[in-house]
Amino acid sequence: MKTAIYRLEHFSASHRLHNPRWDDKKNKEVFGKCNNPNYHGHNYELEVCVIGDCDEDTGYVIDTKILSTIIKDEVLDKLDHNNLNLDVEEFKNLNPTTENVARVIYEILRKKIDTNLELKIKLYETRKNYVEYPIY
Ligand SMILES: Nc1nc2c(c(=O)[nH]1)N=C([C@H](O)[C@H](O)COP(=O)(O)OP(=O)(O)OP(=O)(O)O)CN2
Ligand SMILES: [Zn+2]
Repeated sequence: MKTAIYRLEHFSASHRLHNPRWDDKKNKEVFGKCNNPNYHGHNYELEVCVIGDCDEDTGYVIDTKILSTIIKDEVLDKLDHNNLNLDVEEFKNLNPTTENVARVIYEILRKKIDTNLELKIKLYETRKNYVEYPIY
């Protein structure tokens, strides 16, 4: 039987939703206040789920100390207290929607976590809006 272990983390970041292929009017129509040229911020809640077999010797799917270090070094140090559009390479040409931020986080972590382990991300942009990735 597989077991899921979860790590909750938090980061704050600013962003602006904008499509450079559209004019200002269309951007404003589609993204509304989220298109504010002066940006706005969110307190993101990140849930990282790792699924796998428990190791017979440790009883761990993954050591949460190791998992938390990976998340800090690879994700939080990159995103926390930054402007996603301006400061984060991955969003130079990618709209920083919750969907896209969740996918970027997944791709970063996927490279760092044993391929025998399944990885899932849940990202809350607000208390009311969140994304799960991937969904099979
Ligand atoms: N599918 C998506 N829709 C929206 C996203 C997104 O990432 N994916 N993002 C936004 C904006 O970032 C916006 O800032 C969301 O904030 P807000 O409207 O304040 O959030 P709430 O829904 O929690 O607040 P309400 O007061 O209930 O509107 C918009 N859409
Ligand atoms: Zn926003």
